[in-house]
Amino acid sequence: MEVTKIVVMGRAGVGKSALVVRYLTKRFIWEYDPTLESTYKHTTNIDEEQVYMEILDTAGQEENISRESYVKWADGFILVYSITDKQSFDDVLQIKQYLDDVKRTNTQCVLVGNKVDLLHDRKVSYDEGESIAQEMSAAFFETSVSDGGEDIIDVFHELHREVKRRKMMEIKGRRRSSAQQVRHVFNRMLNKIGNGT
Ligand SMILES: Nc1nc2c(ncn2[C@@H]2O[C@H](COP(=O)(O)OP(=O)(O)OP(=O)(O)O)[C@@H](O)[C@H]2O)c(=O)[nH]1
Repeated sequence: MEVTKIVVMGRAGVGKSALVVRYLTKRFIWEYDPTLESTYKHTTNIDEEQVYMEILDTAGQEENISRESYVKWADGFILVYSITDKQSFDDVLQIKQYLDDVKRTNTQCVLVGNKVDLLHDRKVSYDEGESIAQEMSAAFFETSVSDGGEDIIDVFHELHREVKRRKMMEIKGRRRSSAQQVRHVFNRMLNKIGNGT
C-alpha cells in the first residue's frame, strides 16, 4: 500500500485543525484546542489505489523543538494561510524557506488560502496566492472549511499525487545513476584490458 506522510502548517488560527477534521470526518468543528498537536491515520482510495495517510496537524502557536524532526519525517506539506490575515500569508513564505533548508530540496507543498466565506474581509487576493504557489511549484486552492466542498478532499489527494510523482522520479534517478556506475566500471575494465595492464 502507498504511504504518504503529510504535515499541515501555518499561523495560529488559520484553520489547520478545522481543515484536517473536515477532510477526515466531512464535518466542520467550530472550536478546536489550539495547543493540540495530533497525528491522524487514515486509509483512503486515490486514483483506484489504496493509500495510507499519516497527517500531522501542528499547533501554529508553539515554538517547537520537534519541528525539525517532523519536517524530516514528512513526504509533503499543506501550507495554510487565511485570506483575511496578511501576516499568515507572509508566514507561509517563511515556512516554505525553512522547509527547503531542512530538507535541502524544493519541498513538495500544496498551498491553501482558507476562509473564503469571509470575502468582505479579504486581505490577500487570489492572484497573490496563485503567484506564490507558482514560485513554490505547489498546487493552489482557496477553501472555506466552514462551508466545505469537494476541494478540501482535493487538497489532500493532490498532495499525495505530487508526492508519489516525486518518489517515482527519485527511484528512476537512482536507477539511472547505478546503471551509469556499472557502465563506468565496465569501461575501466575494458580500457585496462585494451592497454594490456
Ligand atoms: N469563517 C471561517 N472560519 C473558519 C474557517 N476555518 C476555520 N475557521 C475558524 O477559525 C478558528 C481557528 O480554526 P482552527 O482550526 O483551530 O485553526 P488552527 O490553524 O488549527 O489554529 P492553531 O491550532 O491555533 O494553530 C476557529 O474558530 C474556526 O472555527 C473557515 O473556512 N471560515
